[in-house]
Amino acid sequence: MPEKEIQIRGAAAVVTMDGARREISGGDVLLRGGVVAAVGQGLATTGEVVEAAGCVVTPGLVNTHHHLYQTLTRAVPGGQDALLFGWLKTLYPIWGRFGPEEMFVSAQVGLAELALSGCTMTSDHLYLFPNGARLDDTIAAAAEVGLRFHPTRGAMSIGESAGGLPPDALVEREAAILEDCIRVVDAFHDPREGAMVRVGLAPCSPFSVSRELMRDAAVLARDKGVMLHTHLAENDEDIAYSLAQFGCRPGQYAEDLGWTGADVWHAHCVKLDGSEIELFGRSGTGVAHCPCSNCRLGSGIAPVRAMRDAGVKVGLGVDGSASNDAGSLIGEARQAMLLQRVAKGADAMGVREALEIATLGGARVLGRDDCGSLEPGKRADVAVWDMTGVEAAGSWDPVGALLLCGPARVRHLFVEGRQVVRDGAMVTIDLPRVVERQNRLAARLMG
Ligand SMILES: Nc1nc2[nH]c(O)nc2c(=O)[nH]1
Repeated sequence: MPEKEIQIRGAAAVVTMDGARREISGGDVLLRGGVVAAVGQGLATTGEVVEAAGCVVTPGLVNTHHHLYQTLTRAVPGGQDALLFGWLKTLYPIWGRFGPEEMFVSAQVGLAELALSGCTMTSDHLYLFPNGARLDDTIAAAAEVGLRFHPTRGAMSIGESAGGLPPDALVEREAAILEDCIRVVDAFHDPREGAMVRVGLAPCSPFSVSRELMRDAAVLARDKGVMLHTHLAENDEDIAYSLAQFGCRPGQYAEDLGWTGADVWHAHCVKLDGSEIELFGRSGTGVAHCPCSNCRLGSGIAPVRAMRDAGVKVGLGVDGSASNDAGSLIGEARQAMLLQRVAKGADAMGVREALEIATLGGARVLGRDDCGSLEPGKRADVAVWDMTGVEAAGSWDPVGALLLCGPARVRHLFVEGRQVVRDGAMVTIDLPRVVERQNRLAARLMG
């Protein structure tokens, strides 16, 4: 962890997300030893100074749902206009040809895209392991890129022949899944404050794993002290499958199998009804809201306003880049705000609430009390947004302009006090080389 001090100085506004939600005009943020040392005006330093005049400084954004491997299958023609189940059936056979290199390179591309859009901490849901691919491949990618990483060991165990959606060739034996879950938790999970890697367990979705695996994963996660994650109530097909196969709605299914509580977060939840929202609020269960993917797959508008009003913890997710197909987290915050307005009116969600969901909200969903705000002692995860460009020219409120106008990329990004983006470019990896490698792999998959 860098001991050297960095002062981000003289920002147009520092959005702290502290208890009082202070915004400091002409604000400075001092980073030391991987944490925020001070926030205020006119701070002194003997360390490096990063000038932030004309910038908005926010806590790093937090991404609570992704499938990083999918950056290698963006805009696949057969999946461009399909609902969830048809889209998955188009893509499963392509994903079945991936191996360790595809997992590593696609993860680096997705992580770099996230970093450039202000993200300092991301989860990932990897649920297929063809041709020797392992969760380790994505963990190695994240270590090089430098983002705080919450990989989840996903799984599929019910293939088509047993009434599930995926092809039989892509599913794993349940005993082998649980064994590998234990391996990756023991090898990589770090429960300490400031952890750069925390592993979760994540059977893929009710239509691709058994009830037994869901239950066993919940027992194992609690034994190991790690979090649980899956897809839930994503669209009408998902609800129909739950009613037909399990005789109940997804909320009931989750509760029966131990999948509610402060250590659980579910992706999408577009179709949660009033009693399921109440259950999630009461039990402390989190939700990864993925507005662009929900639009792209025609899934619907998640009831985020009702969730927030019921005290449900909500974070943002870009979802996989085969169903977004971008991976811009600041874009997701804007889309979340706009969609609630489409559903509930122009005052249904403001910029500041959307930014709260994108930062503090995501950190809470991932169980990270040490992240999500700029306060002394919190981890030094910071995004610096340049508001002097054409897209925000003429704006009256720099914080409002961040989501109402732009920009789409950060100027600087710090994770644990280390600079990951400088002047709009990645400093940790050679991004043009990674992009070239990714395009070569995509061409091979297409061929
Ligand atoms: N948006 C997505 N939903 C999913 N459900 C499932 O089983 N897999 C996926 C996925 O990759 N994306």
